[in-house]
Amino acid sequence: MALTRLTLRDFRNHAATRLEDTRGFNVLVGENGAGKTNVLEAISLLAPGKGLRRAAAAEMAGRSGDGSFAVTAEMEHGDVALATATTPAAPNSRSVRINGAAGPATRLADWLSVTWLTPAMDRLFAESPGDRRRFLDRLVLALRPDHARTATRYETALRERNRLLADPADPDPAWLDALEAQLAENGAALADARRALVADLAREIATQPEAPFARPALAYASETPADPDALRRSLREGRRRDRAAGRTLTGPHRDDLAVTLAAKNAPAADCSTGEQKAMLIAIVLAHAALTSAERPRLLLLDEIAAHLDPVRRAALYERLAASGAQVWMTGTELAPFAEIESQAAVWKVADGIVERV
Ligand SMILES: Nc1ncnc2c1ncn2[C@@H]1O[C@H](COP(=O)(O)OP(=O)(O)OP(=O)(O)O)[C@@H](O)[C@H]1O
Repeated sequence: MALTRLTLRDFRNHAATRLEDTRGFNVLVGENGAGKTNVLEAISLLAPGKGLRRAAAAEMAGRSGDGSFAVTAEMEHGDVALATATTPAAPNSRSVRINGAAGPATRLADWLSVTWLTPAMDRLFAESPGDRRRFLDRLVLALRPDHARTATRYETALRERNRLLADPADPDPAWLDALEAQLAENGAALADARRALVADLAREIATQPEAPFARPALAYASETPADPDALRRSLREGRRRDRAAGRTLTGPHRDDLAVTLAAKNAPAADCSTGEQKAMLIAIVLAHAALTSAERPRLLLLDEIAAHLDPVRRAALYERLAASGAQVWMTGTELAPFAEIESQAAVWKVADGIVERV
């Protein structure tokens, strides 16, 4: 399955962009600020969640348009059309239509799987655990659409518990009990889904060749009890401590994705930029292998060739070709894509206009 046509209307600097025959490799080439990443961002909106830049809808609407935008994707096999749009009346909302019918964004994951790597993620291993949790949740979400609901319920209960704990008045114990029951049920499920994904990814990565890519060793670093009853007990016992801290100190919102470079036994954060990028690529490729081939698997790789030497770049293209994923890559020059140019659709992007080369 593949996405075969993409249209953007009034999306950032793309007034009316249409890309046809997009199966396989797609390479977007253009100067800085031309609108290449904007195309990837538009595609990322076809995944549940906030998209590649986590931007508000109003920010993405083209400045020369009427404040609304639309992104439509067509897939082979019938007339599946996904559109996401925002209107001036509701500037920060997105509406999603699948086959013409309005539906929740979480249903998008039933139709296609979209993952991405951007230059902003080059520091993922070195930066805050929150970014890594978000990355992990996004990968879980692409495989298990119900993960979004679990995460939302958990976050809502967590915010409310933190609010109660920060209140100078003594919190109502029955209300705390109810919130902790919610936190325990959804928190254990959240941690469990992440743990299971990390184990699946690690198994998949072990089947990938070691060279020339850095093979990452993954672990879910967690003190969250796997059993909901144990998590609930731990929350209840931690009330006094959490009240003093002003926030909840137990649960999957404190967990982390621990990554090391297997060959050197070095924490990923201490590795070179190229090595870190290679590890991220290994994770994303493993994820694509876990995703059902019945749905289009889209990999958005923004400026991916930038930090890779020619040997790694060639290996990357080989693995991408073998992955069966539909790949979108960007660059300011065509030269780094020479090895795959013959199999790729090359798109020239200039000032929000996209043309097939
Ligand atoms: N809401 C908007 N309306 C119109 N134009 C916008 C909007 N948001 C961003 N832009 C424009 O989009 C352009 C940036 O596009 P994009 O980030 O896709 O560039 P790029 O081709 O990926 O460049 P680089 O190679 O530097 O990463 C800028 O010119 C910016 O002014």
